[in-house]
Amino acid sequence: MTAPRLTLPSPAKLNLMLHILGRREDGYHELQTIFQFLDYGDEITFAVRDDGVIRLHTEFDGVPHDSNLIVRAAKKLQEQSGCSLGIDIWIEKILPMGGGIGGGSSNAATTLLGLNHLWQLGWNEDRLAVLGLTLGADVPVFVRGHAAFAEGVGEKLTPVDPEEPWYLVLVPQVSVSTAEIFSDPLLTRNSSPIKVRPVPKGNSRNDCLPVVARRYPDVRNALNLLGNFTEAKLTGTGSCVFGGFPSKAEADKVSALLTETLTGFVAKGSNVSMLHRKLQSLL
Ligand SMILES: C[C@](O)(CO)[C@H](O)COP(=O)(O)OP(=O)(O)OC[C@H]1O[C@@H](n2ccc(N)nc2=O)[C@H](O)[C@@H]1O
Ligand SMILES: Nc1ncnc2c1ncn2[C@@H]1O[C@H](COP(=O)(O)OP(=O)(O)OP(=O)(O)O)[C@@H](O)[C@H]1O
Repeated sequence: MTAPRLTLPSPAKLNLMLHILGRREDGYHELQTIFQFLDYGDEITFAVRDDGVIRLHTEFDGVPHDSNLIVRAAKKLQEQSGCSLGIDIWIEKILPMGGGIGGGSSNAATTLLGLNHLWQLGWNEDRLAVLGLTLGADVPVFVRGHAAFAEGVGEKLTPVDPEEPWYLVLVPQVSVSTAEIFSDPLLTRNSSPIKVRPVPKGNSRNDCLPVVARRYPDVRNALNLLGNFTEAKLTGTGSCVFGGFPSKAEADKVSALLTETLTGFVAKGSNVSMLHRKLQSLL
């Protein structure tokens, strides 16, 4: 008998602002950022196995099976929970890698939440978020599933409810390494902490932008192009660039001007991740 399958979304995130406050002794940076989700992402399919084997059946260019965040998340959860079950996994990958829209972190979180459900572990979100943080700074927000003001290295989360516009996200054909940007000597790391909540308007800058734009002409071009139509912003350490529009039609109109050399997609901003909406519907 074939095991039942469960398919779950793995949405992208945007950083609506990103300020770097300083660098810790371990090299990680203290940030303040606002995360919002997009109704756009990968789809991961899971089927339980009873022999304990964890297997991702979809191949990734340049990412060996055991280094994939999906496999690493599944193995950590299996080890820490002592679960004897295994899992077959397939992914429909549409999120660009190294795009600053959190694809890998989101995949890890979808795996943690999906396996918690399928293996019937009964872990709460706090425990899953702690495990998630060991996989990446962005994993906890995807585990929680609510738009958030984040501090620390991105793990101290306060839920927020910014506007939910339609976004046009431009995807320059370059993959930016987060570690490379955070180790650039020209990165400014001295933004003053914002102490007022909600974050006052006028704080939407991304401190990574000058360094990323300097290193990557394709990102610079994307910012210039989108800047003709709306405020153009960088998400995370790039490479993706985004801008908000009041309606899908307006975002589509600008998207229609894109050429083969610079692609993009239109998606709705969402304060509740589509993963959590789907999981809620299963209960
Ligand atoms: C820039 C953001 O995308 C904003 O959402 C995230 O903070 C990055 O999160 P992430 O991709 O999950 O990052 P990780 O995989 O934990 O770290 C990748 C590398 O980025 C650097 N890094 C990351 C996060 C952080 N707060 N400070 C850092 O200095 C570290 O060199 C680390 O080795
Ligand atoms: N399941 C996965 N999906 C994407 N990348 C993965 C995955 N597993 C491992 N990786 C590795 O992680 C790197 C970063 O991928 P990711 O797509 O999360 O970048 P990103 O969008 O810039 O993330 P962030 O915004 O969190 O910095 C990839 O270049 C790849 O080597």
